[in-house]
Amino acid sequence: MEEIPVKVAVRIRPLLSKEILHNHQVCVRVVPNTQQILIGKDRVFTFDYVFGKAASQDDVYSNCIKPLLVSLIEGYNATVFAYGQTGSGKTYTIGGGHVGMLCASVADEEKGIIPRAIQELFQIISENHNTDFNVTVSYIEVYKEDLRDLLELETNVKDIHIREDEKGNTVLVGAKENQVESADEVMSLLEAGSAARHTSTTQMNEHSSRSHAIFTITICQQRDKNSSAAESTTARSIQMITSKFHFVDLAGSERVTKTGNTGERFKESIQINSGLLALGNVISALADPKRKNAHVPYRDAKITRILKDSLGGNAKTVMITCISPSTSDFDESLNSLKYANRARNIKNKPIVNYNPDWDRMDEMELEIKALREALQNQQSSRVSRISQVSQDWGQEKSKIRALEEQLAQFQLECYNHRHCTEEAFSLFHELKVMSGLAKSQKNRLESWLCMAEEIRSETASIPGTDDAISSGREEPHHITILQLKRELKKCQV
Ligand SMILES: Nc1ncnc2c1ncn2[C@@H]1O[C@H](COP(=O)(O)OP(=O)(O)OP(=O)(O)O)[C@@H](O)[C@H]1O
Repeated sequence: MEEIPVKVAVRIRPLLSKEILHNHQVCVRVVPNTQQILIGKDRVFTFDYVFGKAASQDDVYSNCIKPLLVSLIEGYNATVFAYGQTGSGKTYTIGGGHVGMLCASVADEEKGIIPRAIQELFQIISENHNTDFNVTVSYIEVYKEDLRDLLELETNVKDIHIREDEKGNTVLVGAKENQVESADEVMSLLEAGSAARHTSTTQMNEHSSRSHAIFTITICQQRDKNSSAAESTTARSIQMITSKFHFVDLAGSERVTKTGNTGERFKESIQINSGLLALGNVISALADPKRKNAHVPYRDAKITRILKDSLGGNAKTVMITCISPSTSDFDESLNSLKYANRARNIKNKPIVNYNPDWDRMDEMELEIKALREALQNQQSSRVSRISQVSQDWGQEKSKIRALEEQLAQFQLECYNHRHCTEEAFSLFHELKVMSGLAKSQKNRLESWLCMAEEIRSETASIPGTDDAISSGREEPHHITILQLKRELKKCQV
Protein backbone atom coordinates (compact mmCIF):
# COMPACT_ATOMS: atom_id res chain seq x y z
CA MET A 1 0.00 0.00 0.00
CA GLU A 2 1.51 3.29 -1.09
CA GLU A 3 2.09 5.95 1.56
CA ILE A 4 1.30 9.48 0.55
CA PRO A 5 1.79 12.55 2.72
CA VAL A 6 -0.99 14.86 3.77
CA LYS A 7 -0.80 17.81 1.36
CA VAL A 8 -0.58 21.18 3.01
CA ALA A 9 -1.67 24.49 1.54
CA VAL A 10 -1.29 27.91 3.11
CA ARG A 11 -3.56 30.77 2.19
CA ILE A 12 -2.87 34.32 3.27
CA ARG A 13 -5.98 36.43 3.19
CA PRO A 14 -5.81 40.12 2.29
CA LEU A 15 -5.91 42.73 5.02
CA LEU A 16 -9.53 43.43 5.94
CA SER A 17 -10.90 46.97 5.61
CA LYS A 18 -10.94 47.45 9.36
CA GLU A 19 -7.29 46.34 9.53
CA ILE A 20 -6.37 48.78 6.75
CA LEU A 21 -8.32 51.41 8.63
CA HIS A 22 -6.24 50.72 11.73
CA ASN A 23 -3.14 50.86 9.64
CA HIS A 24 -2.11 47.21 10.20
CA GLN A 25 1.07 46.20 8.47
CA VAL A 26 1.65 42.95 6.54
CA CYS A 27 4.12 40.47 8.03
CA VAL A 28 3.53 37.36 5.86
CA ARG A 29 4.13 37.03 2.12
CA VAL A 30 4.40 34.41 -0.59
CA VAL A 31 7.94 34.31 -2.02
CA PRO A 32 7.27 34.93 -5.75
CA ASN A 33 7.52 31.90 -8.05
CA THR A 34 8.10 29.48 -5.19
CA GLN A 35 6.02 27.41 -2.85
CA GLN A 36 7.40 29.33 0.07
CA ILE A 37 6.00 31.67 2.68
CA LEU A 38 8.13 34.32 4.33
CA ILE A 39 7.00 35.44 7.78
CA GLY A 40 8.68 38.31 9.55
CA LYS A 41 12.08 39.14 8.18
CA ASP A 42 13.60 35.74 7.65
CA ARG A 43 11.38 32.78 8.60
CA VAL A 44 10.70 30.77 5.47
CA PHE A 45 8.40 27.73 5.18
CA THR A 46 7.81 25.53 2.15
CA PHE A 47 4.41 23.97 1.41
CA ASP A 48 2.68 21.94 -1.28
CA TYR A 49 0.58 24.94 -2.29
CA VAL A 50 0.80 28.60 -1.33
CA PHE A 51 -1.80 31.26 -2.02
CA GLY A 52 -1.24 34.96 -1.48
CA LYS A 53 -3.77 37.73 -1.03
CA ALA A 54 -4.49 37.88 -4.76
CA ALA A 55 -5.27 34.18 -5.11
CA SER A 56 -8.82 33.55 -6.19
CA GLN A 57 -11.28 30.98 -4.86
CA ASP A 58 -10.89 29.15 -8.14
CA ASP A 59 -7.07 29.03 -7.76
CA VAL A 60 -7.49 27.27 -4.44
CA TYR A 61 -10.17 24.90 -5.75
CA SER A 62 -8.42 23.98 -8.99
CA ASN A 63 -5.02 23.36 -7.42
CA CYS A 64 -5.88 21.68 -4.13
CA ILE A 65 -9.38 20.28 -4.34
CA LYS A 66 -9.98 19.19 -7.91
CA PRO A 67 -7.42 16.34 -7.56
CA LEU A 68 -9.26 15.22 -4.43
CA LEU A 69 -12.56 15.18 -6.32
CA VAL A 70 -10.94 13.02 -9.00
CA SER A 71 -9.74 10.67 -6.24
CA LEU A 72 -13.24 10.60 -4.77
CA ILE A 73 -14.62 9.41 -8.10
CA GLU A 74 -11.83 6.79 -8.23
CA GLY A 75 -13.13 5.48 -4.91
CA TYR A 76 -10.79 7.08 -2.36
CA ASN A 77 -12.01 8.87 0.72
CA ALA A 78 -10.98 12.52 0.68
CA THR A 79 -10.78 15.23 3.29
CA VAL A 80 -10.06 18.90 3.17
CA PHE A 81 -9.85 20.72 6.43
CA ALA A 82 -9.22 24.37 7.09
CA TYR A 83 -7.13 25.28 10.07
CA GLY A 84 -6.10 28.67 11.44
CA GLN A 85 -6.81 31.38 13.95
CA THR A 86 -10.18 33.03 14.19
CA GLY A 87 -10.89 35.44 11.35
CA SER A 88 -8.12 34.04 9.11
CA GLY A 89 -10.45 32.96 6.27
CA LYS A 90 -11.31 29.28 6.90
CA THR A 91 -15.06 29.56 6.37
CA TYR A 92 -14.52 31.87 3.40
CA THR A 93 -12.21 29.29 1.80
CA ILE A 94 -14.28 26.16 2.58
CA GLY A 95 -17.40 27.93 1.37
CA GLY A 96 -19.93 26.60 3.82
CA GLY A 97 -20.16 30.05 5.30
CA HIS A 98 -22.97 32.08 6.74
CA VAL A 99 -26.16 32.35 4.73
CA GLY A 100 -25.12 35.61 3.06
CA MET A 101 -22.08 33.87 1.56
CA LEU A 102 -24.10 31.03 0.06
CA CYS A 103 -27.12 32.71 -1.44
CA ALA A 104 -27.53 32.78 -5.19
CA SER A 105 -26.73 36.47 -5.39
CA VAL A 106 -23.11 35.88 -4.32
CA ALA A 107 -20.88 36.21 -7.35
CA ASP A 108 -19.64 32.88 -8.68
CA GLU A 109 -16.00 33.85 -8.22
CA GLU A 110 -16.61 34.39 -4.49
CA LYS A 111 -17.92 30.88 -3.97
CA GLY A 112 -15.75 28.58 -1.91
CA ILE A 113 -14.61 24.99 -2.16
CA ILE A 114 -17.85 23.16 -1.31
CA PRO A 115 -20.10 24.85 -3.91
CA ARG A 116 -17.41 24.35 -6.56
CA ALA A 117 -16.90 20.68 -5.70
CA ILE A 118 -20.66 20.08 -5.72
CA GLN A 119 -21.01 21.76 -9.11
CA GLU A 120 -18.19 19.74 -10.60
CA LEU A 121 -19.33 16.46 -9.04
CA PHE A 122 -22.77 16.70 -10.62
CA GLN A 123 -21.18 17.74 -13.90
CA ILE A 124 -19.05 14.56 -13.84
CA ILE A 125 -22.10 12.47 -12.90
CA SER A 126 -24.13 13.85 -15.81
CA GLU A 127 -21.33 12.98 -18.25
CA ASN A 128 -20.69 9.49 -16.93
CA HIS A 129 -23.24 7.15 -18.46
CA ASN A 130 -21.62 3.84 -17.49
CA THR A 131 -21.98 4.36 -13.78
CA ASP A 132 -24.95 4.64 -11.47
CA PHE A 133 -24.32 7.23 -8.78
CA ASN A 134 -26.10 7.49 -5.50
CA VAL A 135 -25.17 10.70 -3.68
CA THR A 136 -25.96 11.50 -0.06
CA VAL A 137 -24.89 14.41 2.11
CA SER A 138 -24.71 14.92 5.83
CA TYR A 139 -23.77 18.02 7.82
CA ILE A 140 -22.84 17.96 11.45
CA GLU A 141 -21.09 20.27 13.88
CA VAL A 142 -19.05 19.60 16.98
CA TYR A 143 -20.18 22.21 19.43
CA LYS A 144 -18.75 22.08 22.93
CA GLU A 145 -17.93 18.39 22.41
CA ASP A 146 -21.50 17.58 21.38
CA LEU A 147 -22.35 16.33 17.90
CA ARG A 148 -25.29 18.17 16.30
CA ASP A 149 -27.03 17.24 13.10
CA LEU A 150 -27.29 20.48 11.12
CA LEU A 151 -29.73 18.91 8.65
CA GLU A 152 -32.04 17.38 11.26
CA LEU A 153 -32.01 19.74 14.22
CA GLU A 154 -34.51 17.68 16.25
CA THR A 155 -32.00 14.83 16.50
CA ASN A 156 -30.82 14.53 20.05
CA VAL A 157 -27.07 15.09 20.43
CA LYS A 158 -26.90 11.86 22.43
CA ASP A 159 -28.12 9.89 19.41
CA ILE A 160 -25.13 10.78 17.23
CA HIS A 161 -22.05 8.67 17.82
CA ILE A 162 -18.61 8.21 16.34
CA ARG A 163 -17.94 4.53 15.71
CA GLU A 164 -15.52 2.32 13.86
CA ASP A 165 -16.88 -0.10 11.28
CA GLU A 166 -15.58 -3.65 10.83
CA LYS A 167 -12.75 -2.39 8.61
CA GLY A 168 -11.68 0.16 11.20
CA ASN A 169 -13.11 3.13 9.29
CA THR A 170 -14.59 5.97 11.29
CA VAL A 171 -18.33 6.35 10.77
CA LEU A 172 -20.86 8.78 12.19
CA VAL A 173 -23.91 6.93 13.37
CA GLY A 174 -27.22 8.70 13.87
CA ALA A 175 -26.65 11.70 11.58
CA LYS A 176 -29.15 12.01 8.75
CA GLU A 177 -27.91 11.02 5.29
CA ASN A 178 -29.88 13.07 2.75
CA GLN A 179 -30.13 11.55 -0.69
CA VAL A 180 -29.65 14.22 -3.35
CA GLU A 181 -30.14 14.39 -7.10
CA SER A 182 -28.77 17.77 -8.10
CA ALA A 183 -26.24 20.47 -7.20
CA ASP A 184 -29.10 22.87 -6.37
CA GLU A 185 -30.53 20.41 -3.89
CA VAL A 186 -27.15 20.09 -2.14
CA MET A 187 -26.74 23.87 -2.06
CA SER A 188 -30.13 24.26 -0.35
CA LEU A 189 -29.11 21.74 2.30
CA LEU A 190 -25.72 23.41 2.75
CA GLU A 191 -27.43 26.76 3.15
CA ALA A 192 -29.98 25.41 5.66
CA GLY A 193 -27.29 23.60 7.66
CA SER A 194 -24.96 26.59 7.70
CA ALA A 195 -27.78 28.81 8.95
CA ALA A 196 -28.21 26.39 11.88
CA ARG A 197 -24.51 26.34 12.73
CA HIS A 198 -23.34 28.03 15.92
CA THR A 199 -21.80 31.35 14.92
CA SER A 200 -21.60 34.67 16.72
CA THR A 201 -19.97 38.04 16.56
CA THR A 202 -16.67 38.39 18.38
CA GLN A 203 -14.17 41.21 18.46
CA MET A 204 -12.07 39.24 16.00
CA ASN A 205 -14.74 38.20 13.49
CA GLU A 206 -18.26 39.42 12.77
CA HIS A 207 -19.39 35.91 11.77
CA SER A 208 -17.17 33.73 13.91
CA SER A 209 -17.80 29.99 13.77
CA ARG A 210 -18.11 28.60 17.27
CA SER A 211 -18.09 24.97 16.21
CA HIS A 212 -16.22 22.58 13.95
CA ALA A 213 -18.42 21.82 10.95
CA ILE A 214 -18.15 18.66 8.86
CA PHE A 215 -20.02 18.58 5.56
CA THR A 216 -19.80 15.12 4.01
CA ILE A 217 -20.65 14.01 0.49
CA THR A 218 -20.89 10.25 0.12
CA ILE A 219 -21.01 8.77 -3.34
CA CYS A 220 -21.92 5.20 -4.01
CA GLN A 221 -21.00 4.07 -7.50
CA GLN A 222 -22.24 1.00 -9.24
CA ARG A 223 -20.24 0.38 -12.36
CA ASP A 224 -19.60 -2.28 -14.92
CA LYS A 225 -16.15 -3.87 -14.56
CA ASN A 226 -16.14 -4.82 -18.25
CA SER A 227 -15.67 -2.06 -20.73
CA SER A 228 -17.61 -3.46 -23.66
CA ALA A 229 -21.31 -4.18 -23.61
CA ALA A 230 -20.77 -7.55 -25.29
CA GLU A 231 -18.52 -8.73 -22.48
CA SER A 232 -20.90 -7.56 -19.82
CA THR A 233 -23.57 -9.96 -20.95
CA THR A 234 -21.40 -13.02 -20.27
CA ALA A 235 -21.44 -12.69 -16.50
CA ARG A 236 -22.57 -10.20 -13.93
CA SER A 237 -19.68 -7.86 -13.35
CA ILE A 238 -20.99 -4.99 -11.31
CA GLN A 239 -18.57 -3.25 -8.99
CA MET A 240 -19.68 -1.20 -6.03
CA ILE A 241 -17.53 1.59 -4.61
CA THR A 242 -18.47 3.90 -1.78
CA SER A 243 -16.31 6.94 -1.06
CA LYS A 244 -16.69 10.01 1.12
CA PHE A 245 -15.51 13.58 0.90
CA HIS A 246 -15.33 15.45 4.21
CA PHE A 247 -15.19 19.24 4.08
CA VAL A 248 -14.12 20.35 7.53
CA ASP A 249 -14.31 23.95 8.66
CA LEU A 250 -12.64 24.05 12.05
CA ALA A 251 -13.46 26.69 14.60
CA GLY A 252 -10.60 29.19 14.83
CA SER A 253 -8.05 29.17 17.58
CA GLU A 254 -8.32 32.31 19.64
CA ARG A 255 -6.59 34.09 22.44
CA VAL A 256 -9.24 34.86 24.97
CA THR A 257 -7.50 38.12 25.84
CA LYS A 258 -7.66 39.23 22.22
CA THR A 259 -11.25 38.20 21.54
CA GLY A 260 -12.52 39.74 24.75
CA ASN A 261 -14.90 36.81 25.06
CA THR A 262 -16.83 36.39 28.29
CA GLY A 263 -19.68 34.18 29.49
CA GLU A 264 -20.90 31.66 26.92
CA ARG A 265 -18.37 32.84 24.29
CA PHE A 266 -15.59 32.31 26.82
CA LYS A 267 -16.75 28.74 27.51
CA GLU A 268 -16.89 28.15 23.74
CA SER A 269 -13.33 29.47 23.40
CA ILE A 270 -12.08 27.02 26.01
CA GLN A 271 -13.75 24.09 24.22
CA ILE A 272 -12.58 25.22 20.78
CA ASN A 273 -9.02 25.62 21.97
CA SER A 274 -8.97 22.25 23.74
CA GLY A 275 -10.27 20.52 20.58
CA LEU A 276 -7.60 22.27 18.52
CA LEU A 277 -4.97 21.40 21.08
CA ALA A 278 -5.95 17.74 20.73
CA LEU A 279 -5.68 18.13 16.96
CA GLY A 280 -2.23 19.69 17.39
CA ASN A 281 -1.17 16.74 19.55
CA VAL A 282 -2.40 14.24 16.97
CA ILE A 283 -0.51 16.10 14.23
CA SER A 284 2.65 16.19 16.39
CA ALA A 285 2.41 12.47 17.19
CA LEU A 286 1.86 11.49 13.56
CA ALA A 287 4.46 13.87 12.15
CA ASP A 288 7.33 12.95 14.44
CA PRO A 289 9.45 10.26 12.74
CA LYS A 290 10.99 9.35 16.11
CA ARG A 291 7.56 8.39 17.48
CA LYS A 292 6.68 6.05 14.66
CA ASN A 293 4.66 3.46 16.56
CA ALA A 294 3.81 5.74 19.44
CA HIS A 295 0.26 6.23 20.70
CA VAL A 296 -1.72 8.80 18.71
CA PRO A 297 -4.20 10.56 21.00
CA TYR A 298 -7.17 10.50 18.59
CA ARG A 299 -9.60 9.85 21.43
CA ASP A 300 -8.83 13.10 23.26
CA ALA A 301 -11.49 15.07 21.36
CA LYS A 302 -14.46 14.45 19.07
CA ILE A 303 -12.87 16.33 16.18
CA THR A 304 -9.70 14.19 16.29
CA ARG A 305 -11.79 11.02 16.40
CA ILE A 306 -13.74 12.20 13.34
CA LEU A 307 -10.52 13.06 11.50
CA LYS A 308 -8.80 9.76 12.34
CA ASP A 309 -9.06 8.32 8.80
CA SER A 310 -7.95 11.65 7.35
CA LEU A 311 -4.83 11.96 9.48
CA GLY A 312 -2.65 8.85 9.30
CA GLY A 313 -5.52 6.79 7.89
CA ASN A 314 -6.65 5.66 4.45
CA ALA A 315 -7.98 8.95 3.04
CA LYS A 316 -6.36 11.51 0.77
CA THR A 317 -6.13 14.70 2.75
CA VAL A 318 -5.43 18.34 2.12
CA MET A 319 -4.98 20.71 5.03
CA ILE A 320 -5.50 24.37 4.22
CA THR A 321 -3.94 26.64 6.77
CA CYS A 322 -5.43 30.10 6.69
CA ILE A 323 -3.46 32.98 8.08
CA SER A 324 -3.94 36.64 8.63
CA PRO A 325 -1.23 38.83 7.10
CA SER A 326 -1.45 41.43 9.86
CA THR A 327 1.52 42.10 12.15
CA SER A 328 -0.94 42.11 15.03
CA ASP A 329 -1.48 38.36 14.37
CA PHE A 330 2.22 37.53 13.90
CA ASP A 331 2.41 35.01 16.77
CA GLU A 332 -0.76 33.14 15.74
CA SER A 333 0.34 33.06 12.09
CA LEU A 334 3.82 31.78 13.00
CA ASN A 335 2.21 29.10 15.16
CA SER A 336 -0.13 28.07 12.37
CA LEU A 337 2.75 27.86 9.91
CA LYS A 338 4.69 25.64 12.32
CA TYR A 339 1.71 23.28 12.65
CA ALA A 340 1.20 23.27 8.92
CA ASN A 341 4.85 22.47 8.37
CA ARG A 342 4.64 19.58 10.84
CA ALA A 343 1.50 18.21 9.19
CA ARG A 344 3.44 17.70 5.95
CA ASN A 345 5.17 14.76 7.60
CA ILE A 346 1.94 12.88 8.17
CA LYS A 347 1.65 9.89 5.88
CA ASN A 348 -1.65 8.34 4.84
CA LYS A 349 -2.24 5.04 3.07
CA PRO A 350 -5.17 5.70 0.74
CA ILE A 351 -7.20 2.77 -0.49
CA VAL A 352 -10.06 2.41 -2.95
CA ASN A 353 -13.23 1.56 -1.05
CA TYR A 354 -14.72 -1.39 -2.87
CA ASN A 355 -17.84 -2.59 -1.23
CA PRO A 356 -16.90 -6.13 -0.12
CA ASP A 357 -20.54 -7.09 0.51
CA TRP A 358 -21.28 -6.33 -3.10
CA ASP A 359 -18.31 -8.37 -4.31
CA ARG A 360 -19.48 -11.25 -2.13
CA MET A 361 -22.95 -10.85 -3.61
CA ASP A 362 -21.37 -10.95 -7.03
CA GLU A 363 -19.61 -14.21 -6.15
CA MET A 364 -22.76 -15.66 -4.65
CA GLU A 365 -24.75 -14.80 -7.71
CA LEU A 366 -22.22 -16.60 -9.90
CA GLU A 367 -22.40 -19.57 -7.54
CA ILE A 368 -26.19 -19.59 -7.71
CA LYS A 369 -26.03 -19.38 -11.49
CA ALA A 370 -23.66 -22.38 -11.67
CA LEU A 371 -25.85 -24.38 -9.28
CA ARG A 372 -28.95 -23.53 -11.27
CA GLU A 373 -27.28 -24.72 -14.47
CA ALA A 374 -26.15 -27.97 -12.80
CA LEU A 375 -29.67 -28.58 -11.49
CA GLN A 376 -31.15 -27.91 -14.89
CA ASN A 377 -28.71 -30.36 -16.53
CA GLN A 378 -29.52 -32.97 -13.92
CA GLN A 379 -33.24 -32.48 -14.42
CA SER A 380 -33.06 -32.74 -18.18
CA SER A 381 -30.88 -35.89 -18.02
CA ARG A 382 -33.39 -37.42 -15.57
CA VAL A 383 -36.24 -36.56 -17.89
CA SER A 384 -34.48 -38.17 -20.85
CA ARG A 385 -33.64 -41.25 -18.70
CA ILE A 386 -37.26 -41.55 -17.61
CA SER A 387 -38.52 -41.23 -21.17
CA GLN A 388 -36.01 -43.92 -22.28
CA VAL A 389 -37.15 -46.24 -19.47
CA SER A 390 -40.81 -45.69 -20.25
CA GLN A 391 -40.12 -46.35 -23.94
CA ASP A 392 -38.33 -49.61 -23.02
CA TRP A 393 -41.12 -50.49 -20.64
CA GLY A 394 -43.71 -49.98 -23.41
CA GLN A 395 -41.80 -52.34 -25.69
CA GLU A 396 -41.48 -54.95 -22.95
CA LYS A 397 -45.18 -54.69 -22.15
CA SER A 398 -46.23 -55.36 -25.73
CA LYS A 399 -43.76 -58.28 -25.81
CA ILE A 400 -45.36 -59.68 -22.64
CA ARG A 401 -48.82 -59.22 -24.09
CA ALA A 402 -47.84 -61.12 -27.26
CA LEU A 403 -46.29 -63.92 -25.19
CA GLU A 404 -49.38 -64.13 -22.99
CA GLU A 405 -51.59 -64.42 -26.04
CA GLN A 406 -49.28 -67.10 -27.45
CA LEU A 407 -49.38 -68.94 -24.13
CA ALA A 408 -53.21 -68.81 -23.93
CA GLN A 409 -53.44 -70.10 -27.50
CA PHE A 410 -51.06 -72.90 -26.71
CA GLN A 411 -52.87 -73.83 -23.51
CA LEU A 412 -56.12 -74.01 -25.45
CA GLU A 413 -54.50 -76.26 -28.05
CA CYS A 414 -53.11 -78.44 -25.28
CA TYR A 415 -56.48 -78.68 -23.66
CA ASN A 416 -58.14 -79.79 -26.91
CA HIS A 417 -55.33 -82.16 -27.59
CA ARG A 418 -55.66 -83.75 -24.14
CA HIS A 419 -59.38 -83.89 -24.45
CA CYS A 420 -59.05 -85.81 -27.70
CA THR A 421 -56.44 -88.11 -26.14
CA GLU A 422 -58.76 -88.83 -23.17
CA GLU A 423 -61.56 -89.64 -25.54
CA ALA A 424 -59.33 -91.86 -27.61
CA PHE A 425 -57.91 -93.55 -24.51
CA SER A 426 -61.35 -94.53 -23.13
CA LEU A 427 -62.46 -95.65 -26.59
CA PHE A 428 -59.34 -97.85 -26.91
CA HIS A 429 -60.15 -99.38 -23.49
CA GLU A 430 -63.71 -100.11 -24.54
CA LEU A 431 -62.43 -101.73 -27.76
CA LYS A 432 -59.86 -103.77 -25.85
CA VAL A 433 -62.55 -105.50 -23.72
CA MET A 434 -64.67 -106.20 -26.77
CA SER A 435 -64.27 -109.74 -28.28
CA GLY A 436 -63.87 -110.56 -31.88
CA LEU A 437 -60.71 -108.60 -32.59
CA ALA A 438 -58.01 -110.17 -34.66
CA LYS A 439 -54.59 -110.57 -33.04
CA SER A 440 -53.05 -107.97 -35.28
CA GLN A 441 -55.88 -105.62 -34.40
CA LYS A 442 -55.34 -106.32 -30.70
CA ASN A 443 -51.63 -105.54 -31.07
CA ARG A 444 -52.33 -102.28 -32.87
CA LEU A 445 -54.92 -101.38 -30.23
CA GLU A 446 -52.35 -102.08 -27.50
CA SER A 447 -49.76 -99.82 -29.12
CA TRP A 448 -52.39 -97.03 -29.53
CA LEU A 449 -53.28 -97.41 -25.88
CA CYS A 450 -49.61 -97.03 -24.93
CA MET A 451 -49.27 -93.98 -27.18
CA ALA A 452 -52.46 -92.47 -25.74
CA GLU A 453 -51.22 -93.16 -22.23
CA GLU A 454 -47.91 -91.46 -23.02
CA ILE A 455 -49.65 -88.40 -24.46
CA ARG A 456 -52.00 -88.23 -21.48
CA SER A 457 -49.19 -88.19 -18.99
CA GLU A 458 -47.35 -85.57 -21.05
CA THR A 459 -50.31 -83.21 -21.38
CA ALA A 460 -51.25 -83.67 -17.73
CA SER A 461 -48.01 -81.82 -16.74
CA ILE A 462 -48.77 -78.72 -18.83
CA PRO A 463 -49.93 -75.80 -16.63
CA GLY A 464 -53.10 -74.05 -17.59
CA THR A 465 -54.83 -77.30 -18.35
CA ASP A 466 -57.29 -78.52 -15.74
CA ASP A 467 -55.28 -81.49 -14.64
CA ALA A 468 -52.01 -79.71 -14.36
CA ILE A 469 -53.48 -76.96 -12.19
CA SER A 470 -55.19 -79.36 -9.90
CA SER A 471 -52.18 -81.67 -9.62
CA GLY A 472 -49.92 -78.72 -8.60
CA ARG A 473 -46.91 -80.07 -10.46
CA GLU A 474 -44.32 -77.41 -11.04
CA GLU A 475 -41.89 -78.92 -13.53
CA PRO A 476 -43.25 -78.42 -17.03
CA HIS A 477 -42.01 -80.91 -19.55
CA HIS A 478 -43.19 -79.32 -22.65
CA ILE A 479 -40.24 -77.48 -24.13
CA THR A 480 -42.20 -74.70 -25.80
CA ILE A 481 -44.08 -73.95 -22.61
CA LEU A 482 -40.79 -73.90 -20.75
CA GLN A 483 -39.29 -71.44 -23.20
CA LEU A 484 -42.36 -69.28 -23.07
CA LYS A 485 -42.25 -69.29 -19.27
CA ARG A 486 -38.61 -68.18 -19.31
CA GLU A 487 -39.30 -65.35 -21.74
CA LEU A 488 -42.19 -64.23 -19.61
CA LYS A 489 -40.08 -64.18 -16.46
CA LYS A 490 -37.32 -62.25 -18.24
CA CYS A 491 -39.78 -59.60 -19.33
CA GLN A 492 -41.27 -59.25 -15.90
CA VAL A 493 -37.95 -58.61 -14.12
N1 LIG B 1 -9.12 35.37 0.80
C1 LIG B 1 -10.00 36.28 1.24
N2 LIG B 1 -10.34 37.30 0.44
C2 LIG B 1 -11.21 38.24 0.86
N3 LIG B 1 -11.78 38.21 2.10
C3 LIG B 1 -11.47 37.22 2.93
C4 LIG B 1 -10.58 36.21 2.55
N4 LIG B 1 -10.46 35.33 3.57
C5 LIG B 1 -11.26 35.80 4.54
N5 LIG B 1 -11.86 36.92 4.15
C6 LIG B 1 -12.78 37.70 4.99
O1 LIG B 1 -12.25 37.68 6.33
C7 LIG B 1 -13.30 37.59 7.27
C8 LIG B 1 -13.07 36.39 8.19
O2 LIG B 1 -13.11 35.25 7.42
P1 LIG B 1 -13.80 33.89 7.92
O3 LIG B 1 -15.07 34.15 8.61
O4 LIG B 1 -13.77 33.01 6.81
O5 LIG B 1 -12.73 33.47 9.04
P2 LIG B 1 -12.67 32.16 9.87
O6 LIG B 1 -11.26 31.74 9.85
O7 LIG B 1 -13.65 31.21 9.40
O8 LIG B 1 -13.06 32.68 11.30
P3 LIG B 1 -13.67 31.90 12.57
O9 LIG B 1 -12.68 30.91 12.96
O10 LIG B 1 -13.84 32.96 13.58
O11 LIG B 1 -14.93 31.35 12.12
C9 LIG B 1 -14.59 37.51 6.49
O12 LIG B 1 -15.16 38.78 6.41
C10 LIG B 1 -14.14 37.08 5.11
O13 LIG B 1 -15.00 37.54 4.12
